[in-house]
Amino acid sequence: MRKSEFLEVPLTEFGRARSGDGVDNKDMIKVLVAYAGKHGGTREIAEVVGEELRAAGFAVDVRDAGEVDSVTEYAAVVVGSALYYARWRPEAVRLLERNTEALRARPVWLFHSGPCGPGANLTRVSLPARVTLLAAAIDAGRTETFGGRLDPALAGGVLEKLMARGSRVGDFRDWDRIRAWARDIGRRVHSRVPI
Ligand SMILES: Cc1cc2nc3c(=O)[nH]c(=O)nc-3n(C[C@H](O)[C@H](O)[C@H](O)COP(=O)(O)O)c2cc1C
Repeated sequence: MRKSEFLEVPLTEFGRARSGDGVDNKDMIKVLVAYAGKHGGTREIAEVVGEELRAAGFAVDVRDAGEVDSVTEYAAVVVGSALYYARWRPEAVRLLERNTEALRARPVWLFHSGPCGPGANLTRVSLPARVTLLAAAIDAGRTETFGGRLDPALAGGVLEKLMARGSRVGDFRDWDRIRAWARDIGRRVHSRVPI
C-alpha cells in the first residue's frame, strides 16, 4: 500500500492497542515513537512527543530504535535521531532500512535533534544523504530539526569534550515547539492527512 492510500483505509485496519495496566485501551490507535541518541536528549524529546500523542488519544509506544524489529502493529510512526558529525545514529538508520516497505504504507514523521548554541532553533539541518534516500523511499514528509543539548558532564571522549564547550553548552530543546509539532501529528493522524 502506498501512503496516499492510507486515506482510503480505516484506521481500524491497523493494529490497536491491547489492554494493559488495567486500562482498557483496546480501541486506541497505536503510534510508535522511536528514537536514537547517545546521551538521553533525543529520548526525552521522543518521550514528550509520546506524551502529546497520548493526550491526543493514541496508544503510544516510545522505544529505542535499536529495539524495534517491526512497525506493522502501528498506524503511524515517528522516528527521531540525534545528529553526530552530521549523521544519524545507526540504530535509527537501520530501523528505516529494515522496515522501508512497512513504513511506506504508513504516515511517518522524522525529526533530528542537534543544533546547539545561539540560533540553534533557527537552524534547519538537511538529512544526511543515506537518510534522504530512505526518507524518499518511505515517502516521509519534511524532517523537523530540533535544537539539542550539550552537557559537558555527559561528554565522553576527547571530541565530545571539545564539542561541549563555550556557547554551544546548554539545553536548546524548545519544548513548546516540540509539543506543537507532536500535536500537529496527532491532528493529522486523526483527520487522515498523512504528512
Ligand atoms: C561529538 C559530537 C558531535 C556532534 N555533531 C553534531 C552535528 O553534526 N550536527 C548537529 O546539529 N549537532 C551535533 N552534535 C550535537 C548533538 O546532536 C546534541 O548534543 C544532541 O542533543 C545529542 O543528543 P543525545 O543526547 O540524544 O545523544 C554533536 C555533539 C557531539 C558531542
